[in-house]
Parts: sequence; structure tokens; C-alpha cells
Amino acid sequence: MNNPIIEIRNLEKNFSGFKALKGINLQIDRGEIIGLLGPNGAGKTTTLKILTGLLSADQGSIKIMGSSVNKKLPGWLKAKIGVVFEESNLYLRLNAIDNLKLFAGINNVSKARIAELLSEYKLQDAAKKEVRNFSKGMKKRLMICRALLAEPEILILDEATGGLDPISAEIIRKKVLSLKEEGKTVILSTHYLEEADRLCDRVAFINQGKVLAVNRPSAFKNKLQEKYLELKFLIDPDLDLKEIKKFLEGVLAAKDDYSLQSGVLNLKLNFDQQLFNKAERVAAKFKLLDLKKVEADLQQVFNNFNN
Ligand SMILES: Nc1ncnc2c1ncn2[C@@H]1O[C@H](COP(=O)(O)OP(=O)(O)OP(=O)(O)O)[C@@H](O)[C@H]1O
Repeated sequence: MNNPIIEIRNLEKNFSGFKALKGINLQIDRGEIIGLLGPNGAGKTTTLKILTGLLSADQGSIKIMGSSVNKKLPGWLKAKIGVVFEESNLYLRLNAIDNLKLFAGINNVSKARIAELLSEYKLQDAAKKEVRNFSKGMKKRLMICRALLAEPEILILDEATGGLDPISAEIIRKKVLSLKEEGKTVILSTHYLEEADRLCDRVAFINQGKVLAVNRPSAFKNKLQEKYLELKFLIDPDLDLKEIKKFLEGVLAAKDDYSLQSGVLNLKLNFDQQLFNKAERVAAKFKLLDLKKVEADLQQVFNNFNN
């Protein structure tokens, strides 16, 4: 960690005796995109709410941009952090422009910036419509405009793409990547493993109020070494199934897998030293239909933590 913008140490939070956070430790580097990944109730939102001063911690400390934060964030720091939580922070009876104007007033933001954001988030045609008539995706995009009004250094997105239409979700993901280009720091919580895999420099796996591991998505994958080869073979219907199974069990290792379905043998071979030997022995007996190499994805990493 060479340039931490946020340092979270031993964060604990109880709700009526229930320990939601049991000592969260996390350092976030300036300019990185970090994903908080974990099942429902893991403690992601609670961590982010404490970080933004919406909740106070029972124990632990937080430093943001070198400044110790205790409950309320000072005004200068608030302006440096844009937040998008799951619940809407918009005025539903105001239109999009007036919503942004209201928050722009607080932060001294120009009208030109409002127009720029509405256009970037494809809301210019709906700019004068009341927000209560917006779709979920439009509301979420407007919440992002709000969060970005004052050009914050840190953007916090709590499940910002959850349940959105693919177009809105993609606009948000692309924005996250472009913010990184500008050197901004993004913290996002998500249930979508592919999203974390694609966007994040590092991923923190959180479960039951604790950080289980933090690393680059690729490092998690390499660690698991879950690369395998998927092969399909045509099986002659006259062959005896028992004989086939006996043959396969003589060839395959414990971590390999196979299934026989409608005359096709599906084989999953691990990348071990015997890989090519095993594949060759099976290919000598049955007709090869298809072959592909499969890399581990974060879903497998996640399952591994949960086992
Ligand atoms: N205000 C509250 N009062 C009581 N319990 C709460 C409160 N806020 C959160 N909790 C509990 O704390 C735990 C952590 O919740 P949190 O919302 O941080 O999880 P999460 O990882 O964000 O989950 P999700 O992915 O479902 O949003 C959960 O068991 C939740 O029920």
C-alpha cells in the first residue's frame, strides 16, 4: 500500500446487541477501484455508512485523506466524497434539474456542470420531469449525477447497478472506469462477481462483519488454480456404460469430473501434470467433438470462501 486515501482499522458496529461489524480492517489506495463483495448482511453497507458519517462506529478508527474521522465528516471532506446508496436521496416531487440545483447550491456548482452531467447520463430529455416518474435506472443515474456534482475525489457506490436495466448498468460501469482514468478513487459494493472482476483493481471479500481476504481479482484466481479443460466426446450407443465408467475411473484423477448425457461424454480435466496424458487416452477411445480451456472466475473464489 503506497498511498492510502482511506484507512479503516478494527471497525465494530452493534445493532441492539447484534454484531454487524466485528473488526473491519481495510486500506484503500488513492486512485484505485476497490470492490466490497459479500453475501446479504455481510456488513458492506454498514461499513460504507460509517465511512460517510451516516452511522457512527462503536469501536475502531477511520482516516480519510490523512484526517481522522469521528462520527460527522467535516464539510471540506464531505465535498470530496460522492455517495450513492441503495435508497434514493432525491426529492421525488422536484424535477431532475431542480434536484441537482438544490445540491449544487450547497457546493457552489455551476449550471453548466448540471447540464454536462445530465447529458452525460442521458437524462437531458427528462431534465424537466418530476423524479417520481423516473424509472429505477433513471433515478440511479440522477443519484450518480448528484454524487459527482462537486467532482469528488472519492466515489462510493453501494450496489449501484443492482436490479438496473443493462443500459443504465453499463453507463455506470463505464463511468467507474473513466473516473479511474482521472485518478479518482472508487469504492463499490456489489453482488455481481463479473462486475467486480471487470472493474476492480482489488476485491475485499466480506462475510459476517469481517474482511476475509483482499487481493487483485487475478491473484485470487491464480491462487485457486482452477483452470481446467472441458472436452466433449461422442459415445457409440452400442458401448457398455459400465465399461465406459470403469475406463474413465482408471484414467481420471480425483479432482476431474465427467458426465454422460444423450450419447455425449462431458469431461472436466484439471490442469495437472497428467492433463495431456489423460486427454490423449480418452481421445484414443472416443471421438472428440469439442474442447475448451476454462479459467476460474470470481464465483469459484467466492464459493471457496463459503465452503
Ligand atoms: N439499522 C439497523 N438495525 C439493525 N440491524 C441492522 C441495521 N442495519 C444493518 N443491520 C444488520 O447488520 C447486518 C449487516 O447489514 P449490511 O446492510 O451492512 O449488509 P450488506 O453486506 O450491505 O448486505 P446487502 O448486500 O444485503 O445490502 C445485517 O444483519 C443487517 O440486518
